[in-house]
Amino acid sequence: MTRQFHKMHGLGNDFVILDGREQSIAMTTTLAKTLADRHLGIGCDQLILIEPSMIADVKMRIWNHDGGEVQSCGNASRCVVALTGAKTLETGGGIVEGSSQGSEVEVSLPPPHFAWDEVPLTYPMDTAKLPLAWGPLEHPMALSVGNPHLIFFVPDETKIDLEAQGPSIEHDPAFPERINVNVASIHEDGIHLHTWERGAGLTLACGTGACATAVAAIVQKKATSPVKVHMRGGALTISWAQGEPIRMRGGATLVFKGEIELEQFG
Ligand SMILES: N[C@H](CCC[C@H](N)C(=O)O)C(=O)O
Repeated sequence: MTRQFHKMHGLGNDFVILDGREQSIAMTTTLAKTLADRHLGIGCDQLILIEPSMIADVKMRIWNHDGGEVQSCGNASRCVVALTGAKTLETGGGIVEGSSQGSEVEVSLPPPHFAWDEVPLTYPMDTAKLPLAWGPLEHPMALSVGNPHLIFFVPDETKIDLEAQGPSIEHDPAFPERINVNVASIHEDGIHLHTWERGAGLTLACGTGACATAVAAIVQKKATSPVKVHMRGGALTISWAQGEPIRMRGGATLVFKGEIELEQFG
């Protein structure tokens, strides 16, 4: 059966969005991975399935490029709000609130979690094992914004070869659910951030990575709220105070609509 999809992106972090509210779609790891494949499928960083929800306007489910289903996706949250007009999204990371603000979309993620078993961590990561090429390293900060993030503040993130170093950190045994790896530097105009995403690799932008890094910078008094987070695909404005939801504001772009026969993928 032919199903419509929307191809969208948030600052170049791109998504294929399917709507299973009228007619359910049985998404599988294999189907998600194939749809996300840039040769065999449509191609995206994350595959998004919208479903009915009993507790929010819609339910948003997220599969990474590698087919793994995960709890939260900041850039896709903005795209789903823009596409559906939903004001609340049920996600694995909690309820996300959102509204369109002119050409941008603002979403609020639930407050971050810092406890080691909420990130989750199995034990404090042995930074001695970390790649020394990164120069004098402060101890990285690990936190959850619905999904797990590790944040390194470095002198210059453009000098870090995340493609080479990201996978070993993503898969470090300290992180039983793996982790998203963020390297960031502090500047006059805000934070400059590169992210190696769990299950998707280097992306042009990472919404939850921007939120986690902004929270870490505010906690460590390296920045004050609101803070602009600059990534290769563009910038997000993040606002947060202790105990509060994390507000993120930025673009959400519809590139094209299409149709696809899901049965062809088995
Ligand atoms: N790779 C992330 C999911 C997508 C996050 C990112 N695309 C965003 O905008 O937040 C994870 O495995 O937790």
